[in-house]
Amino acid sequence: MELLERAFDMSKKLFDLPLEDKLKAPHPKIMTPHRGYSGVRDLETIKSLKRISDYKESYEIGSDENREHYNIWLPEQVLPGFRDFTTQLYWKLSDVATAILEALILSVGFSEEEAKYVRKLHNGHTNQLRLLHYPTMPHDFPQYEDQSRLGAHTDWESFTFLFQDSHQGLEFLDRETGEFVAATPKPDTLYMNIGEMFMRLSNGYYPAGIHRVVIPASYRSSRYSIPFFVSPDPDAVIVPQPSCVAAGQKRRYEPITYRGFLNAQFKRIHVQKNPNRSQ
Ligand SMILES: O=C(O)CCC(=O)C(=O)O
Ligand SMILES: [Fe+2]
Repeated sequence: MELLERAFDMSKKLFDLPLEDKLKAPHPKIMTPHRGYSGVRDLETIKSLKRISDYKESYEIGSDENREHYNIWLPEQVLPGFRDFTTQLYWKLSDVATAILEALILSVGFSEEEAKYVRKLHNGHTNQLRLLHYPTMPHDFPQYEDQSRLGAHTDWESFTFLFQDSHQGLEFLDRETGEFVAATPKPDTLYMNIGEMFMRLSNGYYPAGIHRVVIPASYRSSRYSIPFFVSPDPDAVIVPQPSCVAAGQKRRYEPITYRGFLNAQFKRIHVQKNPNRSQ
């Protein structure tokens, strides 16, 4: 079986487990480590908000060498082979990310020195593999105007690969027309989007892709997806690289660290009580 097929198979096995088993690897209530299992919001809360969004369960996995975001594993006997398989998947996708990063470096036209810096920022240990399951909406569940599986957002790290099952729903904003366009799953096709950090490194040469997951009206079935987030070193300075700033122009973004950026985002979300954060 192909690696991705096996990945979706494993993800289904995970989310099919009884809740009490999934809760043997609970995501902590705080954001660090951002690892382990997070359950769905209860439907009564969604009804009271009159807005379907974020109706999903997820499991986050990273490098075993990441001391800050350390992995939260299920006991092996709960889902034999899960840890080995997802670790292998994480590193395979990290290898692909390294190749894609080279392509991005080339296409932006970074100088050799800048390219070295950008490579160093992405050492592979800060990436994040996410298994996602959007459960079936009950058939008698009310339809709301503002309903989505995941509201429109940008990702915050450098870039993201997005794998999805055949149930669709993922859409990207076309900046020229202002319309969302369906990212229909196709065999041997990898969808990816640029995140906030690479947008900054390239001084906006590549804007961060706005995307969302809709619930097709006729279709409320369960959906699985597997995003892979490629993230920079949290404490390194992220600044537009000089070769992307035209002579006589100012850079479009001030220097920040990824950690500083995340903290500012958390603060903003907390203030607005906007649950659209998705990473
Ligand atoms: O489920 C998807 O296809 C997209 C998920 C996503 O955009 C995210 O987790 O940031
Ligand atoms: Fe996203």
